[in-house]
Amino acid sequence: MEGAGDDIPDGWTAKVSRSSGQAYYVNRFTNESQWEKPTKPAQKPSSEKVQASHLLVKHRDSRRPASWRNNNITISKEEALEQLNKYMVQIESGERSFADLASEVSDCSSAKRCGDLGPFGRGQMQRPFEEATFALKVGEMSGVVDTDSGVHIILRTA
Ligand SMILES: O=C(N[C@H](Cc1nc2ccccc2[nH]1)C(=O)O)c1cc2ccccc2s1
Repeated sequence: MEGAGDDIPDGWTAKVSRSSGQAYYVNRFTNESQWEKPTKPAQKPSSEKVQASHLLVKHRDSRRPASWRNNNITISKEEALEQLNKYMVQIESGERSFADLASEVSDCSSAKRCGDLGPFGRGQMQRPFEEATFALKVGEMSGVVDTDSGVHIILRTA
């Protein structure tokens, strides 16, 4: 008779719930538990780090519609996108540098560091921002990236 502990993939521990008597499984790397019997080995979270700078334009639906440059942001998301597209053209044409423009207009406090966020790993930044950054090559600039904070362009720097 197959029990909870029989042939479970590497990296998982089988336990039995004291309250329900049901078997459950704990990922030894993340300590996350699940009811479903795992079918593949638990993955060690990647420790890969990236570094990026970004230029953020907040709008009235942003999670915190305020910033160092504007204590009450009321522009619509459409207006924010128009501004961001204008900035992208200025950077891509060479008219402005990313660092210079982010310092001047980004609604993130990282504007004080030319938009630099420092190194970060997976699980630290809002998911759309993380996925976009990890998908960039070093030196590459993203298109528009949408998060709860507003709309961003990202420059991967390491
Ligand atoms: O979350 C921050 N700032 C928020 C805006 C914001 N939201 C973000 C979402 C993803 C990545 C960067 C983001 N910056 C704010 O100022 O309202 C951070 C500021 C700084 C400054 C230096 C280094 C990291 C960070 S992360």
